[in-house]
Amino acid sequence: MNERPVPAPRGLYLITPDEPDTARLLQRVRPVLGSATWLQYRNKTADAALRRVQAAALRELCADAGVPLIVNDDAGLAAAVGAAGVHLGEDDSDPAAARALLGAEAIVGVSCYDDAARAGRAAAAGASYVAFGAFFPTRSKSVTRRATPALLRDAAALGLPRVAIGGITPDNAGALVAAGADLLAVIGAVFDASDPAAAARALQRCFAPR
Ligand SMILES: Cc1ncc(COP(=O)(O)OP(=O)(O)O)c(N)n1
Ligand SMILES: Cc1ncsc1CCOP(=O)(O)O
Ligand SMILES: [Mg+2]
Repeated sequence: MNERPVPAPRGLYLITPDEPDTARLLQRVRPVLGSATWLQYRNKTADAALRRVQAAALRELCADAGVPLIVNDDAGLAAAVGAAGVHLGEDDSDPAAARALLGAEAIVGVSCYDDAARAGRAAAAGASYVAFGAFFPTRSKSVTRRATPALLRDAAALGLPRVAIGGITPDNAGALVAAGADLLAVIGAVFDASDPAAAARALQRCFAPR
């Protein structure tokens, strides 16, 4: 048998900003998608109907670009648009239920904040990756918990990809990659940048080939 291991994902995990205009959302995502390893659709201000329209439009864009699409919060929406997976936090549904709905191949990511024990439980429940944060001050979400690079280092023992999130920029990302982050989840440093495509490239470059 000639089984090759599937390479672990590594690089920029881009997350969409709260953009109410779907055409504008696609216009903003298109120029940066080529530098993304994964894209997460996150819109905390849209209603269910708009989220359905936007997720479906992004699914098509991502399929053309060969970039896996992950839907924030809502496994049902991920299933409905044929996304690659879902990201779940403490206020969202259970990772095991999402796994049952989306299937064994789906990406089911779990927010672990600053909590190593929560990451262990997520791994046991079948998570595909664990996410820690916020590492730095962020304007994209009101956060109360601050993660440290040591969490990333210690989570290596779980054997799952480790995602870092929260205020990450090309200037502060190096320490997180050095501590073992496989993916850098970013909103503002790309979508609020004066040159989003250059910012996305700079973040992707933080991952020198191993
Ligand atoms: C990759 C990644 N990590 C963390 C989060 C945050 O999830 P959650 O705590 O559920 O908060 P909201 O994003 O739903 O506001 C994320 N979305 N993605
Ligand atoms: C969704 C989320 N969860 C923790 S921080 C954060 C926001 C990340 O956005 P930014 O990259 O702009 O700090
Ligand atoms: Mg959530």
